[in-house]
Amino acid sequence: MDAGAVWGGLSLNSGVVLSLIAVLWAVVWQNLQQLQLQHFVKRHVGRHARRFAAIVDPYLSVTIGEYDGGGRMRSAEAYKEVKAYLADTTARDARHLRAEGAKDADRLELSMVDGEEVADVLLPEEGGGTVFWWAYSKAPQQQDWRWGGGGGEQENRRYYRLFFLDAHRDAVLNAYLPRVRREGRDVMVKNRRRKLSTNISVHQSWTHVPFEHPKTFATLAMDPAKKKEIVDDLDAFRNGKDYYAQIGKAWKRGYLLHGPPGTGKSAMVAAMANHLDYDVFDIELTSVHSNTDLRKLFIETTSKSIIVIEDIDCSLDLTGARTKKKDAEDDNDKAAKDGKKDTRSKVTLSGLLNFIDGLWSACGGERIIVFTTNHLEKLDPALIRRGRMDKHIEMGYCCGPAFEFLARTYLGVEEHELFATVGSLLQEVDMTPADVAENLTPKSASDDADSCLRGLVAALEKTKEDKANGRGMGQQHPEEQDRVSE
Ligand SMILES: Nc1ncnc2c1ncn2[C@@H]1O[C@H](COP(=O)(O)OP(=O)(O)OP(=O)(O)O)[C@@H](O)[C@H]1O
Ligand SMILES: [Mg+2]
Repeated sequence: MDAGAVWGGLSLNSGVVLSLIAVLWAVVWQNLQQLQLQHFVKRHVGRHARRFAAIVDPYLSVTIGEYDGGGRMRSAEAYKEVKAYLADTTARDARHLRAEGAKDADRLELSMVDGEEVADVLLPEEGGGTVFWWAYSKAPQQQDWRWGGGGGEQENRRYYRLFFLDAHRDAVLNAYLPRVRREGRDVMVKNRRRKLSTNISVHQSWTHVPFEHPKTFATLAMDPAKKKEIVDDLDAFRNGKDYYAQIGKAWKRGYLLHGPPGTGKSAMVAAMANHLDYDVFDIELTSVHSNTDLRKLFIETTSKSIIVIEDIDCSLDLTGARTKKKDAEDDNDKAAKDGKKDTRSKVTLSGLLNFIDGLWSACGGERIIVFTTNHLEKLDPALIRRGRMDKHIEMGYCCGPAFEFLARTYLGVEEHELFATVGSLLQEVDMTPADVAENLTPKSASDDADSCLRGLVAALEKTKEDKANGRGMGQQHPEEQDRVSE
């Protein structure tokens, strides 16, 4: 190999190496520059930009949106608290107001409409006197292109935004906003109109009306000792937040009310709600299409509420969920053959068990779940075992003390010569408190305690006679008669 070829090869190789070094250097230099530049921008330009922005607009802001987190599952407590806190100021200062019905039938609950603003001040102990303001707005939700969110339906997000000066940052974040929440909660408690919600809506969500049932424990006839036990149990539950946390149990309690029709199961639910001052969510299980929908409904329930499923044995094929599965499948096939859409609820026993004590059941806390049934024996033991349905309450036929209680409530009589007769008849025949109450209700202006009690004795004797003759129909709860005739 001649020297020229060697030198040629060398110079070619070193040329490649040199150009590689140059490229590498360029990349490193570029990155170094970028890093420094970013650093520089962060340290100097960013600060100046912020200062400039502060001169142009010296206000900082905190936004409190209507929904927690990213989803639309639960509305944020803070949002409701701010709304309640601002109600008075809004009524005084805002120009355009929105009004909703309030607890008191003659009053209205006021809030701002989109774009309105109201001013507020810090208390002296929070630094005092500075005026800053709250704005209410409704903004279309940002579309998140990263997650392919485009094309979806745009929904409006409502929020309150608080504007304040940087100098008050500490006071606002650490003293003012916590006070807003506290006072907001107090206003909410004061204005709370209890709700009776049900899931009749086609969208598998709740629709509600004001809860106005008059039944209380004071007007519920039952054995006084049993009544006291239930009231004490409810009070222990309501005050048991720390206890439930200590034993690591979700703050909820299940009650199973069982007994013949007309023995006061629904009345007991109303009395419980009135005693605890809770909302009622009445689930019509046959309208719930699937386990997922049941979970959605559950998540949308609020704390301090009683969730009721009435006549649980009729709502679902729970009892036979396992044994009658085959029959159900056959029915489905038949429906498919007939070209009919199967509209029955797809909620399963396991879905319901999950609803009661699955992971989701712990969200929110302070809930009572009540099942009512006329046929305890028909229910799957898994559904009603302690831990799920913690307290089983039997609602029975009317007994002597319950009758005397009803006589006091309905007729205002403490004692009467017929009390003993009624008492002994009630030991021989079964009559529901609903029927006793009906007999004790005056039907005309001429009816008094005497005539009502005589009517009751006559009704009891007729039931006794029917029983002796083997007819056994006796008095019947009118709703039950309807059910039978259906
Ligand atoms: N123990 C009771 N004390 C006072 N009133 C009662 C009692 N039990 C029933 N009633 C009255 O009787 C009527 C029917 O009672 P309720 O609807 O609570 O019965 P239920 O047990 O829920 O019946 P069902 O099983 O048919 O749903 C109501 O008007 C209720 O006020
Ligand atoms: Mg009922």
